[in-house]
Amino acid sequence: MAEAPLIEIRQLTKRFGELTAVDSLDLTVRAGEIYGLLGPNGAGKSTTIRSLMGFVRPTAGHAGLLGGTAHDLALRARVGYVGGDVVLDRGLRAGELLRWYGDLRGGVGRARVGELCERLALDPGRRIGQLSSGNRQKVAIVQAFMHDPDVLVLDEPTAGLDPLLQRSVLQLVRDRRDAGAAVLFSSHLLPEVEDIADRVGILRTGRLVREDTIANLREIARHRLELRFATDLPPGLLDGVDGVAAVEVDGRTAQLVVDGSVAELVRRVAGYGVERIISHDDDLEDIFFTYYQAEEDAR
Ligand SMILES: Nc1ncnc2c1ncn2[C@@H]1O[C@H](COP(=O)(O)OP(=O)(O)OP(=O)(O)O)[C@@H](O)[C@H]1O
Repeated sequence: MAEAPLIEIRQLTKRFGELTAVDSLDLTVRAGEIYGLLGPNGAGKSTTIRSLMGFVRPTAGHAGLLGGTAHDLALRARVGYVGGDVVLDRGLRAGELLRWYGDLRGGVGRARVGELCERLALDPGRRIGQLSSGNRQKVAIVQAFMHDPDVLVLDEPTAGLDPLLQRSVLQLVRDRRDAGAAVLFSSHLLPEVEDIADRVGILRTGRLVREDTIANLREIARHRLELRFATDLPPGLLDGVDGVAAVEVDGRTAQLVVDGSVAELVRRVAGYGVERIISHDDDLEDIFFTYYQAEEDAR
């Protein structure tokens, strides 16, 4: 029997005047799961996350966590959040601010904060106002992870971080997931989501247009073949070939999308002097772009 999800969004709708930013969205994240939320600019990712955190009041539906909502302070204390809107007091030293956050959370050990600062190469002695944006982002990350939260809500947490730090943050996220936390993670960086997420959802104009495990998405990746022939192909040679979903012929070159066995294809082209076969399987990036592109086309 599956446990109740730690993040549960049901029929969430958020309208800003005429604009529907989130449209009847259903989304759940279980304990020990990282859910990657993807989508083009303006798709509704931040609005979804801000609704979950209680910063935005839903027009309809429910955005809940840990069996309640973020308005319940006892539950909120078990949540870690990184968003683009974290406001940090510029006059404080990073370490002072982090101690203050730790106290708010009922006391977080200095050793834990020190360990996180070390993992992210953050100097707690520096004043917030003197920190680069990447270093301020590190402060936001330390405060989100310091109390070992059961739920992590991360809105583009690696924005502005170099690749080495990005890797450190992803490892922190994995560590929490492995300890049983539910993680909702939005990002523009497809390889990072592919690397870290157990499941992904692609939002477009406030709706979930695709949701699946990374493993399944890889499975449906299309197989592409390019065949180059010695001479121009006779018209119609590659029409209606079993196992071939799409064909484009340009002179001596044929581009094919294969969705089954290539046996008939091989029989058809035998005797036509195939000089080269180039095989390329779509990766997740290609799949995501299919969905992103549809959004662009709709504009
Ligand atoms: N407070 C607000 N008032 C009016 N419109 C808003 C408000 N917040 C968001 N929107 C609109 O809602 C839509 C969704 O925005 P949202 O920030 O959730 O998208 P996003 O997927 O996070 O985009 P990005 O990747 O660019 O951060 C956009 O059209 C945005 O302009």
